[in-house]
Amino acid sequence: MADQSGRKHVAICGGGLVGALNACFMAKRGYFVEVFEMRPDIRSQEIVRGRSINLALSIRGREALSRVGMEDVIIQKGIPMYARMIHDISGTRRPIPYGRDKQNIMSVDRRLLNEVLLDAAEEYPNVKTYFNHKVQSCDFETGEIVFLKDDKETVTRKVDLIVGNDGAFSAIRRQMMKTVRFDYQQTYIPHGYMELNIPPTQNDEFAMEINYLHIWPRNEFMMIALPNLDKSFTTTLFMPFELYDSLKTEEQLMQFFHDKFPDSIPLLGEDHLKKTFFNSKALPMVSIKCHPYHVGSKAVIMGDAAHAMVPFYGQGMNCGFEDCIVLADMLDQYNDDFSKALPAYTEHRNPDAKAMCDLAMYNYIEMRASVNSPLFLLRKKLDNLLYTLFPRTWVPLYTTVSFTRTRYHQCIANREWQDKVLRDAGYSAAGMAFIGVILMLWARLSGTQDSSPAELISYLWGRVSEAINSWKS
Ligand SMILES: Cc1cc2nc3c(=O)[nH]c(=O)nc-3n(C[C@H](O)[C@H](O)[C@H](O)COP(=O)(O)OP(=O)(O)OC[C@H]3O[C@@H](n4cnc5c(N)ncnc54)[C@H](O)[C@@H]3O)c2cc1C
Ligand SMILES: COc1ccc2c(c1)CN(c1nc(C(=O)N(C)c3cc(Cl)c(F)cc3C(=O)O)c(Cl)s1)C2
Repeated sequence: MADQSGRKHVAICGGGLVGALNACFMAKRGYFVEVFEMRPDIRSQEIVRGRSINLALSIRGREALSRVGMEDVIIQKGIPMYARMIHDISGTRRPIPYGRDKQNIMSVDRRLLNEVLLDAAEEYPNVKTYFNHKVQSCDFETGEIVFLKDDKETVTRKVDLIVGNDGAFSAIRRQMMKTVRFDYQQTYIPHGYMELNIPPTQNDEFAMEINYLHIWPRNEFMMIALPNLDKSFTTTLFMPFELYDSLKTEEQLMQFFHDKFPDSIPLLGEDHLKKTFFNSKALPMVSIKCHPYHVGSKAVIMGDAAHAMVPFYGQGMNCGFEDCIVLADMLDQYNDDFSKALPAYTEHRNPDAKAMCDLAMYNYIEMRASVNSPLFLLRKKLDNLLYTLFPRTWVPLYTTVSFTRTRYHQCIANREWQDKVLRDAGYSAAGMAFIGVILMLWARLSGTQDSSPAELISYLWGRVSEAINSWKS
């Protein structure tokens, strides 16, 4: 509960990316913040070379980092990606820029990001962090939480606000499900992901073009690679679990990569590919949507705990970071009155987070179905042409999602408007074509086919006027 000085006491459950950033947001408000993380302190863990995992940080996440003065320090530790580099099956590479004037997304190391944010949180005198503390139970009436330590001892706290930043399998969300009328939906997709690594070359250079998000799109499966500061690329393979299972021998694996990702073999290295593939398990990807995000004035969930999404937009962390901005804005608006700010947070954020989960799932389906199809590429080209012609009116979907802070549900509304315009344009183009065909046929029949279009139209207008006058008389 509020301590002697009347400061609000907040427990942040989960010291991952969102929990660590949220601790900075809450500390800046003057709360007494305690962060409880079930795992050991990652800063004391040994760094295993070639095992780095990276993430795409875009404007939404950067704005949240900026609000707590952490954007610059993180950006310095990242690599800008100005374009996608599409690797086709023949090994040909084709860049597709993210936008004009050097628009980019940042490749940042997940562990480094988490460590820097934990360090930043601990800089605040009103923040304390605890590791090896796992949420065991909590009571949303009293604000009581029980943590189990790795020595099997329990620690209890009674706080003003319980914040669930404990990820996709959140214990705080689980307790919410038992407490209030809680809508919950989770979907596992049939694809799994496996992380591989493209090391630097023999003379310690990047093995591929540096400032690109490398993609090997193969419809049913794909690979994606983001650069690291150590000149390696963290490469993620996305495939159906049954396809992983079907590759039982090294020969089968190598044949598959020869057929589908031939140019990646010398980059990954045959031994690394075999060793990693047969010593790792493909991991599942889940999409979770739920409502509400709060209970009374005592608890709120954010980040993957509230809206885990498939990674096919690179927005999960960016969305969770943006959650911190939205909650802070609500606390500002309601002068830190949790009984008002929390319901307002759910009302504002829930439609946007659900929209982002849907967009990511939609992109997963689209990437599988059509990334190489002419229609898909035509739409991309049309989008970019119209964006060039009408930059304030026609903003492509991925641009609104990854390069603006347009509310996610509004991104979908914009896209639906664009689809309607193109559909209507398609119809009217078809209509115009139909009229043109009729005109040409009429011209041929009336012997005027060798006149100019202008003469043809004035001739036909004359016939139409006669027809209207005779109809009137
Ligand atoms: C393959 C892949 C690629 C991705 N790429 C991107 C990308 O490019 N860009 C992007 O924005 N997002 C990306 N994401 C999504 C991103 O990783 C997540 O959205 C982000 O990590 C969510 O952060 P979080 O803090 O909410 O949850 P987590 O990062 O899962 O952190 C939750 C923390 O809570 C702790 N915890 C769990 N249970 C308890 C408990 N009971 N008690 C105490 N602590 C607990 C965990 O140990 C963990 O430290 C990707 C995800 C995947 C799977
Ligand atoms: C670490 O693991 C991962 C896994 C997946 C992603 C990322 C990191 C980062 N991701 C980004 N996606 C976009 C995007 O808007 N779209 C539509 C794309 C979606 C897909 Cl699936 C793709 F392959 C390219 C683009 C693209 O446009 O480049 C960004 Cl912008 S960044 C996806």
